[in-house]
Amino acid sequence: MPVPGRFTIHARDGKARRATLHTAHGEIQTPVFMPVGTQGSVKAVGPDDLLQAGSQIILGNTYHLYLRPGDELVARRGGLHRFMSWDKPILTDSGGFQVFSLSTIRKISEKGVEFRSYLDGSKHFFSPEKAISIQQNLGSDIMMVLDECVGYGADREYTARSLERTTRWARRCREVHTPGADGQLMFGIIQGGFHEDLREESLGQLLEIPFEGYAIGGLSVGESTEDMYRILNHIGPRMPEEKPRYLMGVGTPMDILEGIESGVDMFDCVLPTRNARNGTLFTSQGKVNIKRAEFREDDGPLDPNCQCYTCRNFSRAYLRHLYTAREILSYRLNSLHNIAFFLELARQAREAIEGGRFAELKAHYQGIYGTDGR
Ligand SMILES: Cc1ccc(CCc2c3nc[nH]c3cc3c(=O)[nH]c(N)nc23)cc1
Ligand SMILES: [Zn+2]
Repeated sequence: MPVPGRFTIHARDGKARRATLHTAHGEIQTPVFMPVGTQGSVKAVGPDDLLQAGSQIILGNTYHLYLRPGDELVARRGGLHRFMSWDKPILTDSGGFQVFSLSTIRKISEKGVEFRSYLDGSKHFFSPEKAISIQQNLGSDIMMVLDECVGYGADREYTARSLERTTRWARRCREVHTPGADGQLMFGIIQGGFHEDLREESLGQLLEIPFEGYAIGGLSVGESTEDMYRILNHIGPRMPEEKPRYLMGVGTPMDILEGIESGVDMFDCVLPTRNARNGTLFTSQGKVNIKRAEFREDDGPLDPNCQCYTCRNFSRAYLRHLYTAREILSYRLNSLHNIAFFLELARQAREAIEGGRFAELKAHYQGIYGTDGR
């Protein structure tokens, strides 16, 4: 009987790890890419598409689902898994990041964060306890603590004070949910901005609280690749060796490979679905912008090395036509392919670590996508 939270490392290649994380809805082979399903759906693709593409886990959002349709409603409908017909693992974010990135009016205090709904401007309040209660209603397998993701360029003094509060909030989240209750896991989130010493301070404080995993927050907030990699390379290897490490909101294919090389196990990013909707497609030979005229009469598959539904059934000419005609099918086929690309990248990484060839895999993609893939 698998114990939710058990994390078994099978192989290492430098700092990269090949592991298995056990959850109440099944096991996750890491490194893993997690498609983002903010409002209870991964935009334009269904659960069957995701399964066929090899998705092991998807992400949901406390902020959005609390505001609409309501976490209590989802609970009454049997929880998020049943609501969206996804019976594999789900990770939910705590909503803190979304409040800061989506709500215009908000006030942060020791108690929590007050904000106005992006839907109708109504006033709401998230305490750490409330953020956990919502995630319990949703029934996610991995819950994130309520944290403050300080913006890029926040001054050192504010960043230092903010990480202290984020730790106090993390403690309050842990106090309202016994480890492993209902099979739900809880991850702490490291903040500290772009200061290595503050990052170590945040990590050190969080290590005093028993979490089943630890996330790196506060990155992918508009910083340079250099700044992201500097913090990633510093804190990744310092995180608990025996627990899963999740890098929030990252990133391009090269960012993900950089993260894996720094010892990170789990990744999420909106790039695959967001870029799909503007015609930017990731392939084994680099980025393809499907709206370009050169594809008008191109009968070839989008990516000859891709096994996804889109690449097995449609030509570039057809995908370009759908995009130009703004056909809804364009969003589905483009999103499905991009998700399949990121899932395949993670699968290749798992295989490469097992074979001690991760450095070669990273060099291969560097030759195609450059050093940071932007
Ligand atoms: C559905 C869903 C969407 C998005 C996310 C991750 C959202 C996200 C970040 N995205 C980019 N950078 C990010 C930083 C943080 C962060 O510091 N803390 C939290 N809680 N989330 C972050 C999780 C779940
Ligand atoms: Zn494809």
